[in-house]
Amino acid sequence: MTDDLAARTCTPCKGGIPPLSRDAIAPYAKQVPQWQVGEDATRITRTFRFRNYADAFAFVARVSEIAEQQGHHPDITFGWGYATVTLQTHKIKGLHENDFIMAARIDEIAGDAAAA
Ligand SMILES: C[C@H](O)[C@H](O)[C@H]1CNC2=NC(N)=NC(=O)C2=N1
Repeated sequence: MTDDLAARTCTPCKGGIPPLSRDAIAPYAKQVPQWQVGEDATRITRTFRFRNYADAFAFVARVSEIAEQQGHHPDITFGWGYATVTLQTHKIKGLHENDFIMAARIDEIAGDAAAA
């Protein structure tokens, strides 16, 4: 089941399992359509736009809180007016359901941030 990802909770990922295949990724990716699946299907990325640096920073802080709650941590690059969030499960060097749960949760708090 890939429904209602934002209501789900990340499960601990200990590694030792294969990353999601391209076929397995498809139904998850459909639910977070503003995220781009990387060419090698090992990560998803979305850029959010903001009015200024402070708003971008505040967004990064909120994402960090969710990451700590969920125990799953995105890589984030931010600057004036933007934050680019990349999700990958480092332990398996690829995508796990946790990455899509985080993406859906981040989308929920994005507010009026626009996709790039
Ligand atoms: C013990 C703890 O669950 C892990 O070390 C977590 C923490 N956050 C993580 N975040 C991401 N993105 N990938 C991981 O493999 C990962 N591992």
